[in-house]
Amino acid sequence: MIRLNLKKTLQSAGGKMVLDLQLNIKKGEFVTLFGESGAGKTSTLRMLSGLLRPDSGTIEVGEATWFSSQENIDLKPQQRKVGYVFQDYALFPNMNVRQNLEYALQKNQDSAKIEELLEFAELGELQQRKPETLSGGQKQRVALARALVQRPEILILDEPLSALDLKMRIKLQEYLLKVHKKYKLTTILVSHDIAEIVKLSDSVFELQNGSVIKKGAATDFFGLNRTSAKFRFSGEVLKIQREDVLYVISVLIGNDIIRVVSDPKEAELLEIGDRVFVASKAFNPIIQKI
Ligand SMILES: Nc1ncnc2c1ncn2[C@@H]1O[C@H](COP(=O)(O)OP(=O)(O)OP(=O)(O)O)[C@@H](O)[C@H]1O
Repeated sequence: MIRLNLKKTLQSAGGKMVLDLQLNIKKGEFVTLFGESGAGKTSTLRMLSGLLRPDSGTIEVGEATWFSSQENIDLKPQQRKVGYVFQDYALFPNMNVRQNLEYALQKNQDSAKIEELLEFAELGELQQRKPETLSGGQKQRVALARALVQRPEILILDEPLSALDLKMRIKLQEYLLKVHKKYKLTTILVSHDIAEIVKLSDSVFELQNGSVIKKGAATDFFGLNRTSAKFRFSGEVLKIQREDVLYVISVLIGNDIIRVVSDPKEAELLEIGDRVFVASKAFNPIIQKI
């Protein structure tokens, strides 16, 4: 079990925000931190990995204490078994793929791990290339492989796929699941993409203003158990138009905009930017290759 019990005063745009967090994550789980911008997701992960010092509290990982303000324990980032993958890859631009991985090795450490990771991440043929010559998806595979060099127990993925197009996202989602299982990791993801969260995570924690306001299994969390729809997509509300007694809601799903008729009761709950499900159970969906 990973137990976080942390307090940290942060400086948000609107003034001070106190992050006050109790979070228990089971070993081996794939969990997602979800919540609006500025809720404290990245700060939580930076505290877990030792990049940001909490004001007070404890971080316990299994039997070990990584941080305790009372006992004056504060392990350095390199002493914590955490691999960190950032949204913007954070690769060293002057090093090639292999050197980016080798940089993560500690002195006198066996380099066999590098070969294994190059192969697993299908980077063998790219190993002499500099990051600037790689696609976003390739860069993110390098960043992931680099995060695994130190054989972490915990893998932190801070919006790792949000800069990629949909096709690459889907491919790398599969890859993230493979990594999580193969290396028996506890994985903590930050994502805003509901489809991605449901596909990857066992459980979800929602943060708001520095606290956990909701937690649950991924499928229960978004109310997927509430309806037994025949098909269902998640998307974002782009436009809400009133037409006579009904409303027409434009929803962005992937790269497509669809228009859905809604009754006023439902429409009045919606705002532009809301995440919604579009579902149907009244007729059979048709599938057609495009
Ligand atoms: N080192 C720091 N010291 C003080 N305040 C900070 C520090 N780092 C971040 N903050 C502030 O804390 C708040 C929470 O930031 P954080 O990056 O944790 O949010 P988030 O939930 O990850 O948001 P996003 O989804 O936009 O990445 C922000 O208002 C930010 O400006």
